[in-house]
Amino acid sequence: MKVGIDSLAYYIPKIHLPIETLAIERNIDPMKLIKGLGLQKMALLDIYQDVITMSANAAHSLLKDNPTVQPKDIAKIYVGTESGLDNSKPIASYTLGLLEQIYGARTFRNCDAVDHTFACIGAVDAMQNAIDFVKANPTKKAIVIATDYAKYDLASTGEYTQGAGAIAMLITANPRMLVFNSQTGVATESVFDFFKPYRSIEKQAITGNSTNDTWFEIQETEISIHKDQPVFEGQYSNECYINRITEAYTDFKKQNNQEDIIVYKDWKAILMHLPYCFQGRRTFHEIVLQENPELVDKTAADAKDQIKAFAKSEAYMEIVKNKIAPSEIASGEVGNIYTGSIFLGLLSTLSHFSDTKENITDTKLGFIAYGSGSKSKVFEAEVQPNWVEGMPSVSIFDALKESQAIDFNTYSALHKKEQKTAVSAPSNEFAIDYIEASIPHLVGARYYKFVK
Ligand SMILES: CC(C)(COP(=O)([O-])OP(=O)([O-])OC[C@H]1O[C@@H](n2cnc3c(N)ncnc32)[C@H](O)[C@@H]1OP(=O)([O-])[O-])[C@@H](O)C(=O)NCCC(=O)NCCSC(=O)C[C@@](C)(O)CC(=O)[O-]
Repeated sequence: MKVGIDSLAYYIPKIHLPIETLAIERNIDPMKLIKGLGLQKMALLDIYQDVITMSANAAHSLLKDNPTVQPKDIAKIYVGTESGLDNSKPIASYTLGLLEQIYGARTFRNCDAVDHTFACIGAVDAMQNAIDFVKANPTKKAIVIATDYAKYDLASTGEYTQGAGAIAMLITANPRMLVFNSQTGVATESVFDFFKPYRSIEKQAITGNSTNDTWFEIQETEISIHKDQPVFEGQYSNECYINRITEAYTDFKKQNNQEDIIVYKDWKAILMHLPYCFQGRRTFHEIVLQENPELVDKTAADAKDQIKAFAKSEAYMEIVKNKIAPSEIASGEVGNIYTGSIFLGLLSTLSHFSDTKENITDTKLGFIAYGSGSKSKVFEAEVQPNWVEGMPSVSIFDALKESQAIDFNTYSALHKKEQKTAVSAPSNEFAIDYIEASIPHLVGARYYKFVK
């Protein structure tokens, strides 16, 4: 049974902060961010937007591009996110409600809706669950949406890796774009490289240290951390990323009985989780060296320098240019969109090949996903003959050209939630209407409207 992505759509907010503006304000050499990390712009949410409007806008765009697909055909709406706005009501339920504003009340009555959360890899989990469902029910279709707002503390090392956006995918049998056939390689380890603990007073059970007599004591600890922004350790998160992706790649080879093959050589393009533009190229050399230990430059002083020398070599730059660079084009203009980053890379790669008119039918794409906390999944897809038909009607590259630059003061006000007026007016999209503050049984309920 061939199952996979039939169509792709996206929603990226229409305002951005140029990375040079941020660099100057923070006394960072702009070349470090531009040449060192590949950053150009950070897409930012305007005051009327959140992860729910982005999710609904991406799903709406997907359905508009596929007018033969009706709400009754959609059996599942699965959302991948790590920016949930409610601990009980999922973004998938909000999204379904917003779509019904367009398609009619209760038109998604029999559609299942749920969110999937595991840092940046939640949308991959959502997609794989949707694929398993369609494999068992080939006449049914699912919509998978990745929606996230990567917001870091001001002046932190994560600040220049912020971004926002959503990607929506239609999952069907006999899809026009990509078929996923191989077994998935997985690697998981429970670590604290990046996480978002809730702000609360927690009563903790503390175990005593008496050797003979195990006892517990309840202790109150105030955890006063802002929920939107993560607690993280940048260089340690990179270490976790490298460890997980190399382990998952090894597992992928084992699961597919390809231990004697250099698997990545068969991949036309490589889609990795890109928390910032150059993360893929700054880590994939570890997999290349794992496959080809003879490429290590033994003239360098120690093992670390030997790896670094290879990462700068012409041979490796050729791999980057051919297999990774197409996925970076959109990332540099948008920033981190957490669960959606790997799919933004996919969209960027396919848009690139659509522009160059290169025939990529029947080629394989390699996916290397990562989510902090931490898990990596490695899997492959085969490009289908009609893949261009499933592409968004408006190229993401054209849409990104229309994005409006904002200044540092506006960025600061948006970040601190002090901005009072919208930077750019909503147009043909869902926007926040209001959040209920007074009716006791509805306090916190979020209401949205479609603005023509
Ligand atoms: C990612 C880090 C750690 C980067 O940390 P950093 O300190 O900004 O950068 P760096 O020192 O690691 O690298 C800077 C690069 O710029 C170069 N450079 C320096 N100066 C110049 C210059 N003048 N001209 C040209 N180049 C220059 C420098 O040489 C170096 O290049 P390289 O070593 O590769 O050759 C930081 O931004 C951070 O803390 N980010 C947030 C966490 C993060 O993104 N971690 C990534 C892995 S974890 C992950 O992906 C999961 C995540 C975060 O998405 C969350 C989730 O799963 O939910």
